[in-house]
Order: sequence, then structure tokens, then C-alpha cells
Amino acid sequence: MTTSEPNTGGEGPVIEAVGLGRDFVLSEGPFLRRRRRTVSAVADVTFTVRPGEIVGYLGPNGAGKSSTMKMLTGILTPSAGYLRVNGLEPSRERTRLASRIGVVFGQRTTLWWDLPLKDSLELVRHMYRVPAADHARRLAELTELLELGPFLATPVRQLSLGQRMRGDLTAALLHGPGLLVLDEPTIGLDVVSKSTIREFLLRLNAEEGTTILLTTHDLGDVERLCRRVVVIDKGRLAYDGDLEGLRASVPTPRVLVVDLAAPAPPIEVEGGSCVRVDGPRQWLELSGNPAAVISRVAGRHEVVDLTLREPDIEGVVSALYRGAVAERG
Ligand SMILES: Nc1ncnc2c1ncn2[C@@H]1O[C@H](COP(=O)(O)OP(=O)(O)OP(=O)(O)O)[C@@H](O)[C@H]1O
Repeated sequence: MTTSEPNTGGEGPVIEAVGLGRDFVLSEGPFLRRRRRTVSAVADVTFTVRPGEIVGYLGPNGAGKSSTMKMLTGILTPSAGYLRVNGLEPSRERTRLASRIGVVFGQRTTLWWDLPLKDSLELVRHMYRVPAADHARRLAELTELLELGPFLATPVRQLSLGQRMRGDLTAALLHGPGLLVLDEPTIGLDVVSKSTIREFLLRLNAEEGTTILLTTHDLGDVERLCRRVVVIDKGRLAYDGDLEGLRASVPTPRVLVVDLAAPAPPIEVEGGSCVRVDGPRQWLELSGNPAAVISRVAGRHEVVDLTLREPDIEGVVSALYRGAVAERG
């Protein structure tokens, strides 16, 4: 793939947020007795994204992810803190910033509902003032990579969700931005469409060095795409680091699944605690060395099969959301 412009605003951070905050003032209660209450959607969030990173911005519902995305793209003005995206202050320099970033909100489309996809993309070209030759080349590349060919002439309203998402990604990338901000890019998509989008994003990142920040509730997205995750909870930063570190930071035990020759009472063994029994199959949460527990179990029971399950990212993130992670500074 080729781009018409340099990808980033230099070697400095693509995103720099320091003590970022956003409050909303709500008016509650019956007429004449209304009270004002301040909600901190984002509070004192500090993180940096460097050129070429793919960062997952995760958190439970209402954590403050969308509010952060809106501040990054200049739609919302921060109430507190310092924020630069490609060296620009998003809420004050929104138009300049728009030429350097691509944004896709999975639940909305930027395309024109009644126009064929190709015409919608042509309008996007005019909005971003992309020269016709650059547009043609870029559209040809994206058409091939995202397999848009069969439905370029279809009105957007007739596209499937997966096709529309590929169209939206194309619209966001036609001007060759160095930063792509995605809010739930695979929401509602089937397995094949999710995979197409993930592989495309990986390729975009590898070949063009495009920096990607995405929110997602889909742990498949996280595992496939994100070498680093930033987790926020109740507006505050809960974790910033790699997936391995996230796994290690949450006490999610490994589980030994034991298939016995016949149903039996819950196994009692040092270093393992039986958490589930289903016929001859039992699940032991491990607190001790797996090899030692396995040898103890095998020494005392007639075992047909054993499987050691590592905690998956789903378990880790839900444990993190439940507040199992130690408070960090
Ligand atoms: N315009 C607004 N007015 C008042 N409160 C708001 C507004 N936008 C967001 N909030 C509140 O700020 C908090 C964070 O919301 P936000 O949409 O950023 O969370 P989120 O992490 O994106 O959630 P979800 O995963 O459900 O989309 C919530 O308590 C929400 O109710």
C-alpha cells in the first residue's frame, strides 16, 4: 500500500494525554427542584501512544471509552488535562487534525445512505481534497485489500453490516492518515467479517506503519490485534501495558480439567481446589505447581485424560473489571 502523505507528525508521540478529564453536569430531579450533579466520565487519565503502535482502549460499559475517543477526535472538549494528537490540540484544531486521522465509529456510518458506495467515497475525496489520481490509486488498493469490488455500485443502505464496515474503513483511510481511531470496529459482525477486518488492520499497521487505537468489547480483537492495552474503569486508568502483564496482574488461576474413569466425589488435593463436577469430569483451580498437582491426582485416581487451561484474556479482563486487580499508582 502507498500513501499520499507522511504518516505521522514526526517521531514524537502520536497521542499524548496527561491528566485528561471530562465532566458532564447533569440536571436531575423534578421541575423547580432540579439539582445539578457532576459526572466524571474521564478522570486524570494519562497515556501516550507512539507511532506504529496498535493499542486497545478497554473498559466495561460506561467506563469512559467513547468520551475519550470523542476528545481525541476533537468532538468533545476536555474539562481538564493536556491532550495532543499528532501535535495538535484536537478540540481547537479539529479541521487540521481531520486531515491526519481516520475515524470509524462502528455503530454509525459516515457514508451517504442513498448513494452507491463508490459515489459516497467520491464525496469523501472532495471533503478531504484528495487529488483525483491519488484517490484512484488509493481506492484501487483498498478495493483489492477489503474486497469491495462486488458492491462498489451498491447503495450503502443495501450493504450488509460487514460490507458497510469495510466501506467505512475505506472512507476513513482514503486520505492516508497516520492514525486510525476505531470505536468498536467489529461490533455485530460475523466471524468471517471480523477476521477480514482484523487481518486488514494488521496489514495496514505492518505495511504503512499506521498507528491504531481501538475500543472493543470483543476479546478476539484484543488478542489478535493489540500488543498493548490501556484499561479504564469508572473514568480512571486501571492498567497500561502488554497482554501478558495484564494476565499476570489479575489473579485468574489456571484450571486443571480431569476426566476420571467414573464419576466420583470432588477431588481433594493439595494445590488444587475442585470448583466444578460434571459426571466423570472435574475442574480444579490450581494454586500450586501444576506438575505436582497432576502427579498427586494421577497417583490417587483413575485418570483418563487431563487438560491444563491457561486463563484466557476474557477471564482476565472480566476479573479486572470486577476489581480483582490490585490498585496501581
Ligand atoms: N453527553 C453526556 N452527558 C452526560 N453524561 C454522559 C454523556 N456522555 C457520557 N456520559 C456519561 O459518562 C460516562 C462514560 O460514558 P462513555 O460513553 O464514555 O463510556 P463507554 O466506556 O464508551 O461505555 P460503552 O462501552 O457503554 O459505550 C457514563 O457514565 C455516561 O453516562
